[in-house]
Amino acid sequence: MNKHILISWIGANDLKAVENVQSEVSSESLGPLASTLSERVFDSVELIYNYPKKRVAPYIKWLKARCKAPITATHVTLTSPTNFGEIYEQVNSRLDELTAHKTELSVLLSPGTPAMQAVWILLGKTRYPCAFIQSSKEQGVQDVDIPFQLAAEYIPAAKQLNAKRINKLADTSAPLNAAFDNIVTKNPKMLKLKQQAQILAEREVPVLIYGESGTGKELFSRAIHNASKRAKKPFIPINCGAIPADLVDSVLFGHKKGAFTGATADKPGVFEQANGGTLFLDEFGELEPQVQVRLLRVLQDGTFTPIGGTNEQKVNVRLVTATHRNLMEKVAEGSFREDLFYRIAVGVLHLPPIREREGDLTLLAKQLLANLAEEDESLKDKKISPDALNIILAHAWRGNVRELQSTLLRAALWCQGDEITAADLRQALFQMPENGSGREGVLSHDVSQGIDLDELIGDLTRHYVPMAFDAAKGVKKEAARLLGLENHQTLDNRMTKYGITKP
Ligand SMILES: Nc1ncnc2c1ncn2[C@@H]1O[C@H](COP(=O)(O)OP(=O)(O)OP(=O)(O)O)[C@@H](O)[C@H]1O
Repeated sequence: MNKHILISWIGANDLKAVENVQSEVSSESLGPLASTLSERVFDSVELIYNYPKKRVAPYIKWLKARCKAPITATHVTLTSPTNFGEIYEQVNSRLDELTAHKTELSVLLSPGTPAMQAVWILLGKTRYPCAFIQSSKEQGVQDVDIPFQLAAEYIPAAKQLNAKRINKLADTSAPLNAAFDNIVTKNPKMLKLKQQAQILAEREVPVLIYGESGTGKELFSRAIHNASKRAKKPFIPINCGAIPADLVDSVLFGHKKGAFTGATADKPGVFEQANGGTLFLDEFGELEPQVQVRLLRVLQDGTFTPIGGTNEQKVNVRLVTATHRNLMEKVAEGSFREDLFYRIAVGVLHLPPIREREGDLTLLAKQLLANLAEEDESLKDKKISPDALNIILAHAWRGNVRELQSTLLRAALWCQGDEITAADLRQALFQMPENGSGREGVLSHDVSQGIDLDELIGDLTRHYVPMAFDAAKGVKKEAARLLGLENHQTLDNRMTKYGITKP
């Protein structure tokens, strides 16, 4: 049989009880501790106190005389009886010692400060499971039912490295791992995100990256992998939104030969391929609820069974997920599992769209052009003209870095000399109606999902104003006329409103 131990602080009401008895003021209350020991039997009693030893000694003597079980009382020093950190350390080390042997623990909550009670509940509901008792003059000695499971229900959420905590950690200006070098930025928000990503990389926690298309979610994910202990193991990226619904299980978990028509050989899934390394699941918010259940299982115990297989496989995979959707909203509307959300959203990074990265456009454009030149010798002398750069600065870049990259590539390919001119760039931009910069894009939005009319008008204005200036050879009055505007002041107003600088 396990030894049944009662553990408690000695509180002011306990000491008062014996002091009152001695001064014959009142013998009404024994205090919570003595009351509990007079009603319940324990194999031993462990007490902790922070009052002066001299004051507590008579109480312990009195208590020992009233109680058959052996009593151990340990004096601890606290700078204050409400100092959570010190209380936690003391209680944690006492409980650690006591639970080294097989024991059944009961904690008497009543003596001590609210901080002491909070620490009992925290530790007793998580690391050192125990029973709770309370004792009061009015209610007598009672078992306390604390009907929630801290460990199961709250710890996954508490484990989240919330933005504030990551921010605090990222305030240290630790040098960045070279893995982050190819994320080009000088924007303070992005620089901070690189620091945060490095902190997450060093820890083995799952990371969730939010961001619009082309904001660098995969780039960050790779950098996190390369800066982690798993760098030498595989990095497997997969776009969940692009997998046909009937193939999702097979892609994720693999299949055995003959599992379905067309399964002519065993095929490993991405979890198996990423074993030991990192799996990057892009567009994670697109997965159906039944797939979410199966994913939860892999995340909980690292096991899965390939389709058509009979044996469970175990893998060790670090998960990085990404989405452009608001998963919290999906959780609230019931289309994304809350338990899965808390599993994947431990370290969370929000990548801003390029329009919010002040100072980055020029830097990125030059870097992206240099990258293109590395891949294609013939582009190595291409430069961006100041006029073309102005167009870059004025454009909305809805497709973010990816759109900038492909526009530059087209402009570089079409440009005749070494300088990419404003006309080259405009032509390159004009080729992309589907991104919202052209007529079809502007007219093809799903208004039932909500649109930003002013933003769309801004896109059109940013698109046509530089062209009008070009056609008008830089004469503002003429440009205004070509645009059908009343006069050059109206054009000025529009340019200010939509952040267009004079080309
Ligand atoms: N800060 C950056 N510095 C340099 N290159 C970048 C940066 N951000 C993105 N890129 C480049 O832009 C392209 C798109 O980035 P990436 O694929 O990481 O975006 P994404 O958010 O994963 O997009 P999607 O969700 O559409 O897949 C890549 O070629 C990437 O290398």
